[in-house]
Amino acid sequence: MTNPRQLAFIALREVHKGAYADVALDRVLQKVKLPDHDRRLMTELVYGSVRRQRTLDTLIDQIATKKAQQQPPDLRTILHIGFYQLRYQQRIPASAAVNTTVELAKENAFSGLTGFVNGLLRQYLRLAETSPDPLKLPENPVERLGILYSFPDWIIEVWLEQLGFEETEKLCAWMNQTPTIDLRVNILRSSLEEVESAFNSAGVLVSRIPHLPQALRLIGNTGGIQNLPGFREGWWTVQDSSAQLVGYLLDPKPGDVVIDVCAAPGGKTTHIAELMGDRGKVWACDKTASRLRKLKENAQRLNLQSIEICTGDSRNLPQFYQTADRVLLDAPCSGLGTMHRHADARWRQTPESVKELSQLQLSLLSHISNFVKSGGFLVYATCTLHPTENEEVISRFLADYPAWQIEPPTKLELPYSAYSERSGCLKVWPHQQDMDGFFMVRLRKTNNSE
Ligand SMILES: C[S@@+](CC[C@H](N)C(=O)[O-])C[C@H]1O[C@@H](n2cnc3c(N)ncnc32)[C@H](O)[C@@H]1O
Repeated sequence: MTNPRQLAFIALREVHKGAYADVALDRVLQKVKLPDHDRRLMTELVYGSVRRQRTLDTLIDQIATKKAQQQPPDLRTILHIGFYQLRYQQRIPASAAVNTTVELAKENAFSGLTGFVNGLLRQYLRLAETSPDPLKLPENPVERLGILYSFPDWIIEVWLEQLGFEETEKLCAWMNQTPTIDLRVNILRSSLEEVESAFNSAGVLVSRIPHLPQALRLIGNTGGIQNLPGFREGWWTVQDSSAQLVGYLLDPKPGDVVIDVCAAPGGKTTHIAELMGDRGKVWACDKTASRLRKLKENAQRLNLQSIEICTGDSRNLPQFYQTADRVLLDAPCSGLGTMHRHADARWRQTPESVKELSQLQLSLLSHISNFVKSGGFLVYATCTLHPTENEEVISRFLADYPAWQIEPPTKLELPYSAYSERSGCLKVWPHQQDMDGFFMVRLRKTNNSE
């Protein structure tokens, strides 16, 4: 079977039963051979319907007599696919969106409800002719943004508190975009110019990123990453620009001993080894063996020799006490800064999961701070934009461990001026910097501490 809408329906059905959107999508795609444009349409329908779930449910609530949650689950999924195309896929003619959705209903045991499906979608189109938006929005700013941009209220509240209405709206819109792909050039194997020129010759467009000396952003549809020039030769690796900032903030030197305590799949470990000229030792520790296998593959492809792997809970590594010049804790987090990359992340996290994560983060930080020698540095980073996992973890740590202090980036470290906060922490807001959301802070252990 090769109908991309039916395949999207099959994948979405799995997502609604609890599967991760990317896993469900891959599982279906592996079983079929689709032309590129059908594969793109299917991907768009799956990720789009998951991302826009709250908006699509609200449309069903407002137009049908029965609420979305009361519809049979498969019918709700079919309506999501139909409304998603009508509302967000302007290049698909409305008649095609309606007819194919009616077909989906027919093919999936809802032959008796094709009139209902047709009527609902056509009612949306009729409303769209007479009002700028058929979706009715409440006045309350939290629900208004939550319904319009399809986020749970609690995420909107966290952002409104930090940013106010206008900026939060920009951030919401940014998070609903298709993500871009950035590369980090391996300066030990190639150069920015060499990679740019190889890409130009292959007709692949890239742009540079201000202040980031190793970064290139892919422009447009480039096809499979592994087929791009220089991949096999280890000239570059995929890493978002904001994640590249973390390596510079850690600022490792050739010959250093560095411990990356949550290292897999190795985006930052390999950057650290590159910045050290592959001289010294980078310990890559992680509790997830399968992710560490990816790290090993990456390090081999990039031809880096200074990385050594260590599997297990990083809170239980007494052999590392007082041994490191620098330690990186790129902590497990709720990922609120990278929700554009994970369509279902906004529905998976909750205020409770954020609280649990913050306890794990503080516990990791307290343990691994022992790895740093006197006078050494530690960088704490997350890809979330929740103060409970960022500023609050740091202030609780500093209150418990007076030997530590924040070491703000120096004036010479140019890229940071744009992101630096008065506290010395760095926060990348995606809608302002056009890169993943990130939090990072450098901490120094003073010489007189034990
Ligand atoms: C944000 S990811 C790290 C990404 C990685 N630094 C990179 O740049 O590619 C967080 C990692 O923490 C690991 N992790 C979670 N709890 C851990 C623990 N107690 N000890 C070691 N690793 C842990 C997870 O397996 C996951 O790979």
